[in-house]
Amino acid sequence: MPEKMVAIMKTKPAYGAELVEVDIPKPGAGEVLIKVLATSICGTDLHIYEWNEWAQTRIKPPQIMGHEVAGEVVEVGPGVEGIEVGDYVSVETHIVCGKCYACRHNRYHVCQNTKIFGVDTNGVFAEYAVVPAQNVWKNPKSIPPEYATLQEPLGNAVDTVLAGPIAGKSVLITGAGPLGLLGIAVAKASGAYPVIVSEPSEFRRELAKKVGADYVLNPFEEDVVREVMNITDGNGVDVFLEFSGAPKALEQGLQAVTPGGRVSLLGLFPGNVSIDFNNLIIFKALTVYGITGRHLWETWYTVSKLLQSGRLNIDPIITHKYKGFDKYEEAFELMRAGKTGKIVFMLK
Ligand SMILES: NC(=O)C1=CN([C@@H]2O[C@H](COP(=O)(O)OP(=O)(O)OC[C@H]3O[C@@H](n4cnc5c(N)ncnc54)[C@H](O)[C@@H]3O)[C@@H](O)[C@H]2O)C=CC1
Ligand SMILES: CC(=O)[C@H](N)C(=O)O
Ligand SMILES: [Zn+2]
Ligand SMILES: [Zn+2]
Repeated sequence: MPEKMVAIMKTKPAYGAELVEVDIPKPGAGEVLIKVLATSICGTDLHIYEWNEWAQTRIKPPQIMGHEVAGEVVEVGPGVEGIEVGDYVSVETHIVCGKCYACRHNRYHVCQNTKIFGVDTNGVFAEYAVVPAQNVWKNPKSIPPEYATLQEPLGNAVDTVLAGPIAGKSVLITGAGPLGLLGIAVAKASGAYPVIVSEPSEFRRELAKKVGADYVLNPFEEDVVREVMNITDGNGVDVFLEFSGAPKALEQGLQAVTPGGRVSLLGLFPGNVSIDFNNLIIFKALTVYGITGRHLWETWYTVSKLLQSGRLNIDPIITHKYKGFDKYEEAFELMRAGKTGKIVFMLK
């Protein structure tokens, strides 16, 4: 076992990050040490890299970045039960208290004391990482590390898409960023038809098609609501899934969903949003779900089985695979430019 490792670290309260050599950490009580096999970049990592307003209030450098991972357990700390050296694992990022009102109602995804692994703690953009044992998820060997690392964001997509019936339903997805793309894969694997995607970026519309979108629309050049009505014989879609965080997309989706339809909102808006509640939600009798995190642990079972089924069309979504962390700056800049789906660092 080596003593040192490389890691992408937010060293300073400023734009960027550094590749550093640091000691391999030791797992304490209730923790395990994993050897990272694959780790992927989340939009939150980009916010930390860019040092946006949210990051400035939340992140305390120096800190190792990253939270999406597949790895192998190489050391188990005192008091850990049910996890052994050699286990092939991923990590739920929400560290929940288990004691608050929400947790005691089994609503761990809205724990009032949630800490986020890799945001409030050191993370997994490193050769090794210490992980709280309570957050470890065991993977079957049949899921390759480049897919297993995507389970955490896939969980967001699964909770968004599967918050209500989806098989045989017409669907509008707004936003084909990494999460919207995963949402398309889940919707298609679950039998939705047609899946209509609204996304301004041509690069991402092409990705959406590769993942299986039946129709793609450019909301900056086409009338999304009219196109959806044309495709659905004037009825509107059964399900509207918001993955963009764009207020305009929210309004279009609420107009395009059929009366009595279902809406799942995952995208985070830049601030308060003004919508016509009376006409767009109440008189349409919509069912609207706010989506956050993942249900523990139901969502992970669903994600794992979807991956094992082989029905998720993930390959087109992984647009960039890097061996090691050497080109991390290129990776972050590509992501900033919106020229990516998911980026995975392979350490195997
Ligand atoms: N609720 C939750 O638990 C979580 C929410 N999020 C949020 O989910 C959203 C999606 O995440 P990512 O895919 O990583 O973000 P992203 O920013 O990469 O993707 C958003 C996509 O929406 C597109 N878009 C912009 N304006 C649009 C419009 N008017 N109509 C349709 N599409 C439009 C953009 O071109 C982009 O491709 C973000 O808002 C993120 O903050 C992310 C993680 C967890
Ligand atoms: C904060 C994050 O980026 C995380 N993926 C989450 O689901 O909360
Ligand atoms: Zn994330
Ligand atoms: Zn709690």
